[in-house]
Amino acid sequence: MVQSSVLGFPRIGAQRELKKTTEAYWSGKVGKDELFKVGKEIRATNWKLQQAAGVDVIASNDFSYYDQVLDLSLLFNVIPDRYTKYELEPIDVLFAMGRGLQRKATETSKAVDVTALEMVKWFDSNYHYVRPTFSKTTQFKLNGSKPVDEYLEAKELGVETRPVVLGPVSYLFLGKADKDSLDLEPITLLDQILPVYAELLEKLAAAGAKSVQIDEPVLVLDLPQPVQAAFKTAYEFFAAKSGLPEITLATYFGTVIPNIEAVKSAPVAAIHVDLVRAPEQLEGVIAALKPEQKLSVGVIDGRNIWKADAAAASAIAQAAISKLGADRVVVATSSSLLHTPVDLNNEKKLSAEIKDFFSFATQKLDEVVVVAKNVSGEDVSEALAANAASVKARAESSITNDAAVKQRVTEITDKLGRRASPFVERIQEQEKVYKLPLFPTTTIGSFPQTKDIRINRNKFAKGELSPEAYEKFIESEIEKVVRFQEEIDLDVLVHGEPERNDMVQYFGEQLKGFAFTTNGWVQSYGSRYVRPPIIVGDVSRPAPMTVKESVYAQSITTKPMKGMLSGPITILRWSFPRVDVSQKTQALQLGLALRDEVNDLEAAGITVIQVDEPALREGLPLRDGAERQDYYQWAAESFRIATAGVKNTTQIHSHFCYSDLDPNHIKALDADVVSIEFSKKDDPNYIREFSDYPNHAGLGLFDIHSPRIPSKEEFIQKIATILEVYPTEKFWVNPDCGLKTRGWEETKASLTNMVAAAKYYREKYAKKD
Ligand code: MET
Ligand SMILES: [Zn+2]
Repeated sequence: MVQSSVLGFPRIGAQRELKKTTEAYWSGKVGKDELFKVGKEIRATNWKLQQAAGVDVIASNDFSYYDQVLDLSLLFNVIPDRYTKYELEPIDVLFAMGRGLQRKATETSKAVDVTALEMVKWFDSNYHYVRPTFSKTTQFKLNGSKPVDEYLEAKELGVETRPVVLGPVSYLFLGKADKDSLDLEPITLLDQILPVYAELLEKLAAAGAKSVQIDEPVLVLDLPQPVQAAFKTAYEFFAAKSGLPEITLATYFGTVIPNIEAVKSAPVAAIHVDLVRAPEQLEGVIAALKPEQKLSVGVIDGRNIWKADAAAASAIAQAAISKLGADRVVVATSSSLLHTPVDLNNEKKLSAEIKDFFSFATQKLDEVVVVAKNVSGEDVSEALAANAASVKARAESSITNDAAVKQRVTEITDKLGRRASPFVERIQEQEKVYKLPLFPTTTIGSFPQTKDIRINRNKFAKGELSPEAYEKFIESEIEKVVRFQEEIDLDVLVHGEPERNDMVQYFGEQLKGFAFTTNGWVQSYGSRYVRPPIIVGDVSRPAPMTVKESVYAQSITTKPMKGMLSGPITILRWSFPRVDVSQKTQALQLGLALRDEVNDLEAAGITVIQVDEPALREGLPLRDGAERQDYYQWAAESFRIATAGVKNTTQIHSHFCYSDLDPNHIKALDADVVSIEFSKKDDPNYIREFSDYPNHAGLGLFDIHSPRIPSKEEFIQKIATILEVYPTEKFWVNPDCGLKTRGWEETKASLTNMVAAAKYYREKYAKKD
């Protein structure tokens, strides 16, 4: 009997229970007990669901109140000193590291003021993890028992689980050195961290766990030699201990072949590979297995929502079985299902035709089980026939094809993606038009999405508010934001994006070729979830999407108003893309659709236009090579197609955040001004890299994920650090990212202080000349 296995299940709850309760906890509306109770309920529901679906290997410790990597930092005591001095409860240390904490003193507790750790993209996904931050004083020790507790919790419910934990090599490699220890290479901490991992594994074994899933996703990256060598050290260390649970070494999101020696050197019971993303690795991985090792074949996509082709998935599993035998093969999801929405059955508005294309996490459980049964020789013919019919219907559907869009893509020329003049000329013309001061100030686009905004948007969606009344409401919100920005004297204004539920969904809903869900939430970071639209067909823009709001905003101020758009790569990456045409084709179609919008904005008098590309870096293929070069080319081309149709005096901005971006990733976009999340990077080398960036740039000066308010002096200090290496004439002043998740109070205070700091420098440099 071939076993079925699920590497992890979404932890947000079918009705976003986790978000509701964590946010209530943060705002003091509910206590720890309630938070823990909801967490426990979600875990129980998920385990039971998988058990009922007949999944053989079910993960535990895939749950997290914020982020699973952060959980590990707390568990291993990788907690920078600044978080420990307040005597906070562990859960509050966790949240403080994840999102910062600023709290006034009360009778029973001291004042707290601490920034969050850096948050970065998890591989090429839109999930973000909190980066482990090591210093020379880091003392690894077991600081809790979450994986053990959750294993026992499941057991008590009658569910035997396989605890999952991020492996030591990945954990170290994905971390970084703290400011005080910049010459520290995290991987050199391996010998110190291994005994603590072993202790955890021993405790899991003592609790009864027969096997564990240790994730080493960095095996799909280009690894420096010491990191490759670390696998042998780490897994031999575990193998030398007796009585530990069996280890399944899991990789995902790519091929392990370039690191196959590292895989081979690990004496583990089983290897898991992602055969959705990299089916070509199967043969090489099989050849590398030792006779007693099992192979977990990831054939059900953990990253996308298309119904699996059960016959094709079975064929892959069958290929493995024919070489290894049925008892050495496990049929699995390609990765954790964290990246997919919870349950398609919650979708009431999708047409039956479209709904039949999809499979969310809950449905994927059945897919894994059906494939495992199929290759075990069980009769699942009914399920297979239904699946084959769905797959065929999708391939033949008229929803996917639009001849006019296809034609337009073939007509793309080089010229279409080139602005009339080079940047050096454009910027001179722009300076004459906008006459901005030194250290111009701006924001990234969104302002607080208040409860009021959400209520009104929902009412409008339900038809309880007329379009006219809703438009009035949005205009009043825009006016509020504009007046506020004028009041604090920002230079380039935004309208605040109150009409947008999400920066990608909003566009997806207005573009042709998209389907969208009502409950298809996926965790992006912490309590922030997104509802990715689904690209189901050729993409075009039937009508202007943002012109009305921008024009209104510009009409009530004399300051420049930025038009705000999400870029082609970001829309592509933060949607579930099609799998029947290339991502390049989808990006070019989006570029053309956005070009229509950019040109319409310009024609309507909006001449500063920001096209956000926060997902640009995340789309970069994980390994160096031809595919990556190709991506640079088409990603930049689709952005330029969107933005190059404007006059020299129209200033194109772009924005990037929460990724390991370097200027080389964005030069070819040729935006006039870029803003980049920076406040937690704290790395002078990073600033240095940006000093050579030819166009203008603002390195983000404060963390928008944290309610904490930096003082004017803090801003002055931050700017001073940047100015040590960064030239004044290219310097923009802005936050890390949009302010939609913040409250008004902290937004006002932070921006006021930021503008004050910009003015301080304006004066300082004005006096100099
Ligand atoms: C994740 S990037 C966000 C950019 C967008 N314009 C905003 O301010 O919300
Ligand atoms: Zn951003």
